[in-house]
Amino acid sequence: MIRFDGVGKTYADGTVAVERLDLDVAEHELLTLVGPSGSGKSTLLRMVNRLVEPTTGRVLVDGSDIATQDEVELRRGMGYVIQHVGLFPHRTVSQNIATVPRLLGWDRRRTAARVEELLTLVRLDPALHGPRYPHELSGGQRQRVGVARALATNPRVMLMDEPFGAVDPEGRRSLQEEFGRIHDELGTTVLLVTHDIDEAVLLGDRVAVFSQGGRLEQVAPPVTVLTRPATPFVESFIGDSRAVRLLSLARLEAGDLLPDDVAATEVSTGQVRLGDTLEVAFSALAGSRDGVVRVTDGAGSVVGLLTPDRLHAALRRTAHADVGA
Ligand SMILES: Nc1ncnc2c1ncn2[C@@H]1O[C@H](COP(=O)(O)OP(=O)(O)OP(=O)(O)O)[C@@H](O)[C@H]1O
Repeated sequence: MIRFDGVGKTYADGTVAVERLDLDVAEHELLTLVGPSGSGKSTLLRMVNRLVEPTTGRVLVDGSDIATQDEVELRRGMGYVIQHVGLFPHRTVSQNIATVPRLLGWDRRRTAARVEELLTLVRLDPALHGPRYPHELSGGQRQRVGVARALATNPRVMLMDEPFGAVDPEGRRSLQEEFGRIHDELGTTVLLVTHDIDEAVLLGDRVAVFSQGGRLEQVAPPVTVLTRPATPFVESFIGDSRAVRLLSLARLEAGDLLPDDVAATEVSTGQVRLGDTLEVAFSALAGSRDGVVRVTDGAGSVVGLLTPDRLHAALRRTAHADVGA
């Protein structure tokens, strides 16, 4: 869907923001771009909607070189979300979301229906939040409106630059999870810039790790990046808490559990289900009296027991899984 073909950017003052880069982003993929400040992530993103022009190479979208396309048309076909949303302060939430549909000449009914649909999608109440002005919303709600506005015309590509960066950590996590759900639902191709490795591994189908000078150090699925960092840079960027990060990614499977042959009725049941993250399993174990929890399936039937040993084994299974590159 998006191809960086030998793309590089050197600014007029000689700063090399992006080194020669070859990278393909598949249709429906959510690719996270992660790296320290100044590693060229925003520059790279902005080359896709031509806010920045590359000094070498080409960017292809859907097989066509975007340098030959009309900039305004190109941008209308792409959602763009930035850290401080950039909502129009004197327009209501609904009017903000309706901006591009109106520009495209949609009639009132179609636009209103779309606005309502999008507000519901990002879990805001159309009747309550639609008529409000941006300053009457929380930071997290404003980001949701930013996402809704970017999705308004159902773009095939979404460019997101630190979209959740200005939201407090708790609100951030729920926004991330909801955005993950929205992405699964819509299948939009997304490039998402972040400097937060946790966000990158939580959301990305693949994660691209950049170092200074826009050098691509590794691009791989999240678990691969965490378990097999390709370079010393990636290893140090991930830091010491890889196990914790894996906990939030890996999910409990039936094979991880012990058979439920414990007669005790004391064992806590129902807090953990197959398919939950190991993080959820860990919290339940930590809160259990005997260090054992009964795990249920979607229908509520008990499928086995989880102990600290079994949790550890599940973590190792994930770490050693052949996840490809
Ligand atoms: N217009 C510009 N002129 C000159 N240098 C620039 C310009 N824009 C960015 N740079 C430089 O290019 C490099 C990459 O910047 P960029 O904003 O792409 O990095 P980033 O990884 O997105 O950083 P951050 O996480 O801090 O936003 C930096 O050294 C930056 O100072």
